Amino acid sequence: MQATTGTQAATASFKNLKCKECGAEYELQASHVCEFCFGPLEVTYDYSNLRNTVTRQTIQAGPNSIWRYRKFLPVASENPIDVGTGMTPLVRSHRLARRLGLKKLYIKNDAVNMPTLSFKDRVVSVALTRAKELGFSTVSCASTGNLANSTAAIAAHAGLDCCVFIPADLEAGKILGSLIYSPTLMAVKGNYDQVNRLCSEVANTHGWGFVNINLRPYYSEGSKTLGFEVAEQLGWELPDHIVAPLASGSLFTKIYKGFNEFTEVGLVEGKKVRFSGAQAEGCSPIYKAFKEDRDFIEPVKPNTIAKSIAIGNPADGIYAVEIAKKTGGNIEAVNDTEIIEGMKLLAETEGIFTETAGGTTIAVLKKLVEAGKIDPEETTVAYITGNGLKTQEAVQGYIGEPLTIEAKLDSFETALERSRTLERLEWQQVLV
Ligand SMILES: Cc1ncc(COP(=O)(O)O)c(C=O)c1O
Ligand SMILES: N[C@@H](CCOP(=O)(O)O)C(=O)O
Repeated sequence: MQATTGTQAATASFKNLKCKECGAEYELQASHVCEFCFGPLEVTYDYSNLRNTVTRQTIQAGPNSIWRYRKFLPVASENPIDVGTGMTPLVRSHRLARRLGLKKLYIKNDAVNMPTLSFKDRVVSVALTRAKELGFSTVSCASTGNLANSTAAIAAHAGLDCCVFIPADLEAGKILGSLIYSPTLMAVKGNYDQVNRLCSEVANTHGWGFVNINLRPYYSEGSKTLGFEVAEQLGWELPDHIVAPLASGSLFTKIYKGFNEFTEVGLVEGKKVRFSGAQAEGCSPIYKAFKEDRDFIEPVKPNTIAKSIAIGNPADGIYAVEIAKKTGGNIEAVNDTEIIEGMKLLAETEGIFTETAGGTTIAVLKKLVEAGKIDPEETTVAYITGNGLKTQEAVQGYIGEPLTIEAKLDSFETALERSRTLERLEWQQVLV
């Protein structure tokens, strides 16, 4: 069941929905496309109200979750759904930074986000809070895995009915990571873009709240918190350069919006942050538009191990291209082998096990540094958006085997000596 507009608390600062293309304005309803030009709708805010009511101190006195930034988010409720999402570690990297030749590298680690170990917990916490305000009792999504996990988990917590759609060939960890919460899970024989098209039809025939379709303007705002947190964790300063993965491009554009909003209301000093994006070669329509200096995206058919970011027809792709260009950033793509090496590199140097999307980010970071496109002096933040335990298939066969031994000391000593000899031989091969 759905009401058309939500109530708005006196303290809320969000105003209306506005078309990003033609500027037409709409009420705060469940809708994502402009009736006049089919452009995407975005939430607007009263920044003068925010400037007068939000300070660094009021934020710091708030909860240790994304909801410390509630006034910058499109929810009216003073008691939003809070499952501890956000305020993930911003890790100062030393070993990876040294390997890459960077002086000030940070890892924003959403591989440990709550409750389902990806940045999607942010957007879903916002979307489901808004879904309740708008009167929906059933929530849904089209997903490449992580979004389904978050929607199923947070819907369970909030007592909402849930039906999620994924491509049938996803990793086992992503499928199990939804099923455990007992949603209706539709595994569609097709790729994400086909799943998304089906969901748009279902959204028209069922009165459900699809977090990334009719609730998309609210949902996508949750990613701004990845910008807010980095600014706060850097001591209320913006970084010089960020590198983030791109699928639909929404995450990238909302980190940008987050930095701009903090600047607009005076919480940080404004500066130009360079935005660089990472794609898998097997699904790189945004990278291609950037390289070919096009103002349109040519959809592709995905074929990559980085399934979470395998979106062939990205809704916000062209806005991501614009941001990379106007900030002096870049968009790069890496192949599946480089993605696996990126996952291993982050694990071996920083102790962070990321999924394939994070492997893509690290591999692109490395490529950009090697090409001289990231200055070693820049304060750089790499966004790690998901957890490696969900995409174990990607690294199987690339990370060695355990040494199986008898429960006897001499068995241990023999195995240890053999492994050290093997290590020496491998090093000799590297040196030849
Ligand atoms: C782990 C992970 N990282 C990054 C992304 C990319 O986000 P967006 O579609 O907003 O570009 C996704 C999903 O799309 C994801 O699941
Ligand atoms: N990658 C997402 C699916 C697409 O979400 P969107 O925000 O790009 O519409 C997932 O994790 O399922």
